[in-house]
Amino acid sequence: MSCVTALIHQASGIRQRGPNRVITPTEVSFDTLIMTIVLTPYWSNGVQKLKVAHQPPAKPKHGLTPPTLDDETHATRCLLQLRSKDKNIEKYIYLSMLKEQDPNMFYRLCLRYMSEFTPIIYTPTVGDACLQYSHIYRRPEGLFISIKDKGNIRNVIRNWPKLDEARISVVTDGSRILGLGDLGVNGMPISIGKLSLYIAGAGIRPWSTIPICLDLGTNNQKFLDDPLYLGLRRKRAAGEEMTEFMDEFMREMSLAFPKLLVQFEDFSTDAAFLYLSRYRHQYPVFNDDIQGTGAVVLSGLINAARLSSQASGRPITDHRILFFGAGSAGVGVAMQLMSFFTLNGLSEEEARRRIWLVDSGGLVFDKRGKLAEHKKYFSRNDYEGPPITDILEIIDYVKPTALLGLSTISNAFTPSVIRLMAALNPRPIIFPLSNPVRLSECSFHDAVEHTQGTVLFASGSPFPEEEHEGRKMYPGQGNNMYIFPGLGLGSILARATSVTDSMVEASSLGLAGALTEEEHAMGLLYPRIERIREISAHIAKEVVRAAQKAGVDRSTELRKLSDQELLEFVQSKMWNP
Ligand SMILES: O=C([O-])CC(=O)C(=O)O
Ligand SMILES: [Mg+2]
Repeated sequence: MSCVTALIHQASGIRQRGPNRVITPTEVSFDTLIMTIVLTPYWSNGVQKLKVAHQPPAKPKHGLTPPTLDDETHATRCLLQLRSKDKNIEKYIYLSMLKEQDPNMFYRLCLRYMSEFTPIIYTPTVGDACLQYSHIYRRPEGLFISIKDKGNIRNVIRNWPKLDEARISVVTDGSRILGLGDLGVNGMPISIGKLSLYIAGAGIRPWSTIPICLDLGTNNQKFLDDPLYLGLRRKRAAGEEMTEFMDEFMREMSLAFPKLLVQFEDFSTDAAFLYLSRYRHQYPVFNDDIQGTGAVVLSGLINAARLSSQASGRPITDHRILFFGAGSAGVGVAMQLMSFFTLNGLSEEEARRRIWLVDSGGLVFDKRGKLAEHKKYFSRNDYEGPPITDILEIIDYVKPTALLGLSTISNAFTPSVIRLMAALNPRPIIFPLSNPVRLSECSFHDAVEHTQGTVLFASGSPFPEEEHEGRKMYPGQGNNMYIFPGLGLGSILARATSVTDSMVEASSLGLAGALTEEEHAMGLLYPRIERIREISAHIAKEVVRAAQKAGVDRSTELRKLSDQELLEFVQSKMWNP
């Protein structure tokens, strides 16, 4: 049993489903996919509904468009319209409308200007879009299932217009959106944003995606008091009530969409662990915050540790990793990082000893008292002293080579913290991973300045490049957006019955190995995001292979393909705008 599995205790009575019938991964030919779904909102009896057109949009008749409208110039026009807006939220709204009215143009621009678009359609602006969702709402997008639908979820799901096309759904309950807390039904834009990246980054067909927000109520009083709030005005369902709802939801999803992969997103920590362990051997499902973030950080750490060890002369297995933050993302990453050490020859126990957790009570250790279940595995039994809460004292005690922030405490890595890391290490690894930008534990600028440019840096949200003593320095973005598109695509193409730890690890190693010579020379920890399609194809190929090794693939005919053929197959399945 791997460490991830060991930590996530299996829900009792759930058996692993073996490979069963063989089905070609995508049964709809590429040509037929030229047809476009147009989600057209219309009003009837005061209720907004979705209408789906299956035909390609008719070419407008002569005279119905301006005389010299051509695609290329129009792309420039759209880009200029976007750039003319000074507020990011305005840009978000503009792009959301563009996506609805002209999806091809939206995705074409998205791919062409990836590093300009991702901070708008995704982190950090998507965080603002969530905060303001009930105010900026314009049109329905995605599927809403509320706790009031319990007992009737089947019928709600079956209202989704394209039942047979669905391949991937991002599902949130809005209980912990990025680092912003419980946003209730305002969490929908996070599901939408992730799926836009699936489409742009992995070429999943737009009409195969379902953004879902489960409205279980909210404990956000500000929202409950807001007359414009779009969700149920009740406190969040929890415990039994939530689990019954989730069981019904997952069962009905698998019945309605037999080829669908579910990505859980931004559930509060306990729920994230609970439902991942409950369903992961029964349905194809993964948790982006636990496994996706874990995989992306493992990948960045592999590349950072190599550079750090080159500078210090310390063996790779000597790294000491301190986690500041022990929620779902923190512990998820810690579990994934176990394989950093085990792949380098350490035993599970030795690997566990190289990781320290810090939560709101300070250093996590056995003698401190009662601990949340998910923290126990990493709790230290070799520390006997009084609780230590001061981060400088903790660093002084642990002497970490890598400091990872998943705390959502903005600027927790003060100049003194950064300087101490630099004093301990010739090339300190500092990853402030909290999202969005304003919750980051430190900025790239501070990290560069207070380490005299020696830092090996990755953050969850994007930061601008820095110059240090005439040298350009590039921040890594250790965001799960590098992982989930390829992990999802690979799982879908393999028609995996479940997403195994080995598939997640394969996605991580695939990403770590994707750096080009030029990117290595630039000192990058992650490939440039412009290469996302190439990276996703490579990751997907690795994930398919891992699924085959684990025996969870149903597209068994892919086993016969050589690596090159498999890569070409993956690429041939990508939708192009
Ligand atoms: O959405 C992102 O940018 C990364 C992520 O999953 C999170 O912070 O919850
Ligand atoms: Mg997330």
